[in-house]
Amino acid sequence: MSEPYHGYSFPHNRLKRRLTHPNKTPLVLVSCGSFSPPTSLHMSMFSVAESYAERTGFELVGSYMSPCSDTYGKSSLVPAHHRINMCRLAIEQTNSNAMIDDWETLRRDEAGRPVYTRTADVLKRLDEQLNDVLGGIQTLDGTFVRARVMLLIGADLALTMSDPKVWAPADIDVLLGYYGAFIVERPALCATQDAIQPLKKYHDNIMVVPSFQNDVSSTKARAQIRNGEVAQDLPRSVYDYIKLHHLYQSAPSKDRHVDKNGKPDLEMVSPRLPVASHR
Ligand SMILES: Nc1ncnc2c1ncn2[C@@H]1O[C@H](COP(=O)(O)OP(=O)(O)OP(=O)(O)O)[C@@H](O)[C@H]1O
Ligand SMILES: NC(=O)c1ccc[n+]([C@@H]2O[C@H](COP(=O)(O)O)[C@@H](O)[C@H]2O)c1
Repeated sequence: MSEPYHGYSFPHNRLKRRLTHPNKTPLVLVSCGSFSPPTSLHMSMFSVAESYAERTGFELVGSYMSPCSDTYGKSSLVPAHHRINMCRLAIEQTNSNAMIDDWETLRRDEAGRPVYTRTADVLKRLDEQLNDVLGGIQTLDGTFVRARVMLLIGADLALTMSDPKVWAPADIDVLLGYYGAFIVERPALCATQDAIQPLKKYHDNIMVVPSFQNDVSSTKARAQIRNGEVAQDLPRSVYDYIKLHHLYQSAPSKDRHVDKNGKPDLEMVSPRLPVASHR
């Protein structure tokens, strides 16, 4: 899983290589998503999770956005280079410390075709890069420890994790049993309890981050753009980029998702259709 790609290097420019507080566990948060487009809520998820994490014995040393490959099969995905450019603008506009890892979008099979990467493999590779290649994080006494890598997701995505058609149970063991997740509430899409109750065996590795009532989503932003409205929930520079490149002008066709093994699956229900009233 560590194939090199021309021009790619693992981003770590904003990784805090040394802890500033004694007795804290270094934490790296990884947000995997479509980011089509990135909204202001995608960005504020990092800050709400950080405030929460720092009250619970962690020190956030790095935040990553990992946009999924174009092969994920959601018809709402604009090409990865646009999604990456928009993530970059969103980071600049919101003064975020997040880094973009575009490895998922660059991976290719032997024939040079883009491939989908399951989220468990994204976390395993980030863990390897941070802790084995870079050597971890230095503590105040000068020793190096492994950073704790955890997933940052919304409750709506957590709700899909108990569906074995969408997530292989073995991957959930890796993601929630080994790594763990910060789950940000998303009351407009689902009740937090419905999302976490089926995952209760991973309780010790799940942090539920309270959020405020909001109906911010990429779906809503795309609909506003299509209707010629101003999408208030996007960073201004992202909105301007969308206008400049005439993105999201037409209605998406039916989604063609990948299954739990990363293979296109025409039969699979979109993970969040049952709970998303606004799409
Ligand atoms: N408003 C929000 N509150 C909490 N989590 C969110 C919010 N918006 C996005 N997320 C989370 O961010 C991650 C990436 O989401 P994604 O890029 O698919 O955005 P989305 O708004 O859910 O997209 P779409 O509307 O296109 O399905 C997911 O874990 C999702 O749950
Ligand atoms: N089996 C899996 O690894 C799996 C299943 C569903 C979604 N995901 C990931 O979750 C993220 C968000 O997906 P949605 O845009 O469908 O909410 C994406 O990065 C996607 O790759 C992974």
